[in-house]
Amino acid sequence: MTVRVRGLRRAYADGRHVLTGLDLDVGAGELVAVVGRSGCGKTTLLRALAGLDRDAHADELVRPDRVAVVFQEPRLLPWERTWRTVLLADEPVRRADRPRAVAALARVGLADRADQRAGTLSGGQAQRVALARALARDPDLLLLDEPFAALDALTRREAHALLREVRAQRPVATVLVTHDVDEASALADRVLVLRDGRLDRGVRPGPGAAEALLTALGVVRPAAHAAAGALAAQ
Ligand SMILES: Nc1ncnc2c1ncn2[C@@H]1O[C@H](COP(=O)(O)OP(=O)(O)OP(=O)(O)O)[C@@H](O)[C@H]1O
Repeated sequence: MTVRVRGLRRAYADGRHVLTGLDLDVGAGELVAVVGRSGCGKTTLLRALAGLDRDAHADELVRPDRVAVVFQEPRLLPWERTWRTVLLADEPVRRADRPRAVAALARVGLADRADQRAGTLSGGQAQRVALARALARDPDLLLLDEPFAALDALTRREAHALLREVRAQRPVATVLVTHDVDEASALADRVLVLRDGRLDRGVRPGPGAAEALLTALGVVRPAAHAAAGALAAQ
């Protein structure tokens, strides 16, 4: 197991308990998607998994040292050459490391943009660079916080295909947080629902999974009832 979390809790200063004893396992090379309504604590969970939140507490939290995060916004430095933004985690960025950056850009199909200013990339390209930056760290755990939410529908589909390709080259344990049940069912090995501070239900991707997830999230649509059979214990 690459990630094993037991009893993860996080309360904010206003007394709001966002994570209330959450358990999560992610196997080597597995992609687990976490879906939930806006404000349910998805980003809070990812920040805790990334080790970015000192006020999150768990009875047990096992995860690898090399963790990379991709956020909803690409967070590039617009005035920098693209290859340099790929290496932002290494301070200082050294010209000798350029080949490593270009290799990471090649994995997302953007090697030819290495010397372009990051601020002149399209939204979809910028998000691919953000993925390249995460991959350049050769992570053992990849955390994706709604990385495709700001992309238009076509670019998002391309990004999904790219993520599949990248993971086929080297399957890295991945947690994808999203509010998009179709995206979750299309990409994940397992989809978990975050509700009331815990991951309480697992859904197997496949026909009817998206409808089953909507039902689990309390979004009732007439067709959803037929899909209830796709629900399974985590
Ligand atoms: N620093 C903070 N201080 C106080 N409350 C916070 C803080 N960060 C988040 N929250 C609250 O915790 C809850 C969970 O926030 P979080 O960003 O984790 O949700 P989310 O599921 O990622 O939401 P969305 O899908 O809208 O991005 C929200 O009610 C939010 O207002």
